[in-house]
Amino acid sequence: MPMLKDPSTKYKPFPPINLPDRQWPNKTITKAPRWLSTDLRDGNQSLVDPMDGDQKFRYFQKLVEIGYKEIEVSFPSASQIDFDFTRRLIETPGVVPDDVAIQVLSQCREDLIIRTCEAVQGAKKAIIHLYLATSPCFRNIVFGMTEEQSIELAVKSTKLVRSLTKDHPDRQDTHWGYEFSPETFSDSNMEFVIRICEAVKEAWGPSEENPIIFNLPATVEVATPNVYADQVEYFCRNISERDKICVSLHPHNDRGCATAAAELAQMGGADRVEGCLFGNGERTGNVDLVTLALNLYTQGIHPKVDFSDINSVIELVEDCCKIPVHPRAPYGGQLVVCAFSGSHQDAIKKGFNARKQAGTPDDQDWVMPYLPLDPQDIGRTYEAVIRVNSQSGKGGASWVVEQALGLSLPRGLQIAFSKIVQKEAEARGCELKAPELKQLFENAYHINTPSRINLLDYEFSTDRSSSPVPGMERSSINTRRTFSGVIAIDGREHKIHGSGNGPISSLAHALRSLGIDLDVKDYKEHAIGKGRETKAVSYIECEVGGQQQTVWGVGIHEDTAQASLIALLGAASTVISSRPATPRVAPANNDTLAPVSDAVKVSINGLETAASKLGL
Ligand SMILES: CC(=O)SCCNC(=O)CCNC(=O)[C@H](O)C(C)(C)COP(=O)(O)OP(=O)(O)OC[C@H]1O[C@@H](n2cnc3c(N)ncnc32)[C@H](O)[C@@H]1OP(=O)(O)O
Ligand SMILES: CC(C)C(=O)C(=O)O
Repeated sequence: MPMLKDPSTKYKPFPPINLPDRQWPNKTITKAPRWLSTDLRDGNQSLVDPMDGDQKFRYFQKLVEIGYKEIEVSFPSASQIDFDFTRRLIETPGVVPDDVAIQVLSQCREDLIIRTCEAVQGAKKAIIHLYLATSPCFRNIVFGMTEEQSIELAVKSTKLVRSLTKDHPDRQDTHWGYEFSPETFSDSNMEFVIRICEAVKEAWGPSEENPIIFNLPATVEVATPNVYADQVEYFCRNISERDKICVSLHPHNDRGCATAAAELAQMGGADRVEGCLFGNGERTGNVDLVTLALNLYTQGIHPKVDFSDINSVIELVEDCCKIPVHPRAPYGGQLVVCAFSGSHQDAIKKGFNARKQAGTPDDQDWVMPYLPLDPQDIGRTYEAVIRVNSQSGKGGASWVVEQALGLSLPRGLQIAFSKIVQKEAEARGCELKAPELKQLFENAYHINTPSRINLLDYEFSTDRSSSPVPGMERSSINTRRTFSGVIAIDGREHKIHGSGNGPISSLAHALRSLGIDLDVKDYKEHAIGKGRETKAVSYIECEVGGQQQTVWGVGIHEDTAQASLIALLGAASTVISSRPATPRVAPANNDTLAPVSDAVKVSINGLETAASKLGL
């Protein structure tokens, strides 16, 4: 049947509770709640293939490592595997730390309760957890019980637990806790929930030192999260002896609001939250403990659980549950610390640069466009933050080059390189990974890859008396330099000479004799590395004589001057590669090289201006 034209005939809106003086909207969360991980129970019971004992064991160890102090480990009466696993935890020395309580779940059925209490015998700290549904839907359909019958069963079952645990003469070495869940709390009448919990409380006899846990599950999420917060606040305000009670939350995610529900309900007065890593659990899952914890963290509140190595947590959860963590899961998803789109990348890159320039230490003042959490804090690397595809701009590709090669590309080169990247990304129709981008850059600018033009040998001579080259004005720093050297083009050697104000201009002049006419428009350099490993990188933008086209050259060398010569030859290499035919160059050892193309008159004014400023 298709969707109804009028769904109100079939579905009724959830009636909100009457709480006009609700307090929670004015509250904020200022501390971490008590956490309970129910991965090994609610999470496990919802898997296609439940975990085996070894998987549960590894999972348990990880939960302890993360810092969970209350862990629901099983439904021991459900299967031998669960029973045996619970025994294994208790009987293997050192596995359950003294400050960790293991919790086990049972229905309100005598035989199951007996088996459940047996399963945790000898534990240092154990919590027995019983549930009984309170909503009219469940009471009528599933149990066929009146409210009074339900209270009677809950009380009888609680007394049985009591006799098998804290009142049992042979079981005094265990610190016993008790949790009762009015299942489907979110869909129950609040007055009835209070009545059944009062009766259970009396049967258990809690103290301020050892409070009873009333877990208020949104077994099925049926309303907006503010309604759940109202229900929880109502419960907290109306249950007696509040200081002998720990109010726990157990939100499911049927409407996709479990995180909001857990947060608002904490504002409503709850003390404890039950959930699973990455929101595993029945149907749409339990509330995601990772999200809740890191939401606190990004508000400056330590969650008392540690996700410094989130990748290892993801690996374990995926391995044991056989369910992948969604790539867009908050904090944990592979794509949530990545930006593909140009404007995001640009903003993030500027954000990181601003941090670097301000010298902000890693543990201070995170103010970053698009990234609510420093990926480093959860063991992610910055390299993974910016990824490049056809939606990316210059910022993304240049960020990757900076991370890979330590090169801080000038804006013009960023633009030039991004065109190369865009073309490649469109042609390939997929993401270009960092190593591919690095290779693309190295190929385009002849770094660590063979160049068609190589400098084999050279020297400079200085002539203070001579007049400047035509078109250049003489000035105090316009001392004329002459480049004499040997370059190889496609393996063939050529002796060339040229004069100019500095090394770059004299080499540019010399290249003219090979028909390569470059006019330097922009020049930048910076150091890469530190100490003995320091190198210089030069970036040169050249206009190709007489044409509108510009090319960039990049040179890296220990010696600054040589880096700039390599950069210029890199640009020259690009020029000859872009020509339709190999240039006609004179044979080796020929000092008087004939021009090899019709291209262009030499113009080195721009070169002289840019380079002479740097004394080159
Ligand atoms: C919201 C939750 O996640 S609650 C936890 C749910 N987890 C699980 O159920 C996983 C483990 N469960 C199991 O392995 C089995 O269901 C067992 C061992 C507990 C019980 O198995 P069975 O005896 O075969 O019963 P079955 O699985 O059909 O459960 C339904 C019965 O339990 C009763 N029941 C359900 N919940 C409860 C409860 N909280 N207290 C008492 N009885 C209950 C039902 O009314 C029904 O009884 P009926 O057979 O008289 O009609
Ligand atoms: C047993 C209870 C707490 C439960 O899992 C639920 O209501 O979802």
